[in-house]
Amino acid sequence: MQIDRLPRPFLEEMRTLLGEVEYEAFLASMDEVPLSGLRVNRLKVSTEKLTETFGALQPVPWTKNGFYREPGGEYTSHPYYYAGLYYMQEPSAMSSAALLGTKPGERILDLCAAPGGKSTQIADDLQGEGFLLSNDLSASRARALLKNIELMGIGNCCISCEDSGRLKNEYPLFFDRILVDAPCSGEGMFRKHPAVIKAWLEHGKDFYCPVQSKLLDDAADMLRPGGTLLYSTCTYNRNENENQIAAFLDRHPDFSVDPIPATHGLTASAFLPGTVRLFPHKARAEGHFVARLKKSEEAQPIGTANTVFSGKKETQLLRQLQPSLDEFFSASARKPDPSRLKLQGDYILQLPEATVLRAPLRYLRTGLLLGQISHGRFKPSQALAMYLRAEDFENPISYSADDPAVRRYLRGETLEATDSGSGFRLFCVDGYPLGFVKQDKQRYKNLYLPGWRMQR
Ligand SMILES: C[S@@+](CC[C@H](N)C(=O)[O-])C[C@H]1O[C@@H](n2cnc3c(N)ncnc32)[C@H](O)[C@@H]1O
Repeated sequence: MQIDRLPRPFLEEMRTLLGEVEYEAFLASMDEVPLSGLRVNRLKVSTEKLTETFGALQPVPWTKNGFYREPGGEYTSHPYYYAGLYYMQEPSAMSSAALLGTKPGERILDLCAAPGGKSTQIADDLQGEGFLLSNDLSASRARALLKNIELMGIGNCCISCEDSGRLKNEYPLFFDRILVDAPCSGEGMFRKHPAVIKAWLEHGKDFYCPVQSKLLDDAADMLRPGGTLLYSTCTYNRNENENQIAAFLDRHPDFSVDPIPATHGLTASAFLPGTVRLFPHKARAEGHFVARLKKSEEAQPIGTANTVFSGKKETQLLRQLQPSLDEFFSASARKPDPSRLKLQGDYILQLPEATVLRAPLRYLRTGLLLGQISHGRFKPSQALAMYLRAEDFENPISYSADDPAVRRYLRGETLEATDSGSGFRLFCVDGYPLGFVKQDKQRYKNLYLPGWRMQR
């Protein structure tokens, strides 16, 4: 990028932050090509399998399953992208969820989750067990988050569109781990997305400080005693990073820094021991800050509100619908759990195992959308196709990635059947589901979600 596009006050701040020698190295790094990455979705595929396809990509050092993209690679037009086998993610952004330390079965809140880079990474670590609540205040951004959650085949996530204050009232002391990937001034993204500079000039670098403090305070109330709170930004200035965390620790004496080792390309912060930064002149990364905090075990529980489950009428309706569900899933190895079904109009969802829903909150999605009941028959959703594995469903159809039938399917075309199956079938690329078809003698009727179609 052109250095003269960078605001003078920003450059002065960086000079103070880094000292003269490092500042020169930082300036030089701003002229280098920004980095892009992809993260393998281990809910669907192994890292080894994917590297067979794309060659030996360079691993991102601070996460298990992230890689740098090679320039010119056709990653977003490859059918595997449509199968949700990987997520395109900026390499430094992979550090936050990697350092959160999620374990299968835990309850996790991703408070500022859209468009879902870290939520999909957390879900990968949960391995289908436990409960992930992915929240974002912006409804339009939350819709992009929903698509990514569905594409990655995640079944144990609820998505809410809420202010953290309202969430806090409903989920006191509830979560094992909370990620606050805060809205910030974005200085660390200047090299990759120069458009961010305009917003920085308009708002000033401290614009997001009050909302960051509030998000942290509300997250503190939702974390169980002994739980982990991880705060990250993609900016350099201290007010949004170390100073923000130091002020939080002053307000919350029951929290302490859980030190992050300064290894694998992470740099120890010079201003708050135990927190780390990523710099483009020291690692193959854009700018990033991460602080991990631990809540003391002694914090006092403050009671929990009631959980909302299906009402009487809904339970009755679900019972009536059960035979059509049973018919659809008769040959499936992944049958829905009747005790976790939820009706929303004509739509049937399966709640995550450990779900707790609170009536006053706005949820965009509560678990896995199985499908829709239409004229008394069950019609499977795109999300269900992405969640299933080929072996979970009867008689899948599979083509290799370079067969033109795959791209025709992704464009929404009806295909000629090549065998004599019937009814709903999973259409796969190399054994990875892309969506459903409904076979009618010689034709595969295409049920791929129109909004997800590959452009011609
Ligand atoms: C840095 S981005 C999050 C990126 C996301 N974690 C990911 O990995 O894809 C910050 C997000 O915070 C959201 N946000 C802003 N103010 C918020 C608030 N008060 N509560 C919750 N989310 C908020 C923005 O809509 C934005 O999507």
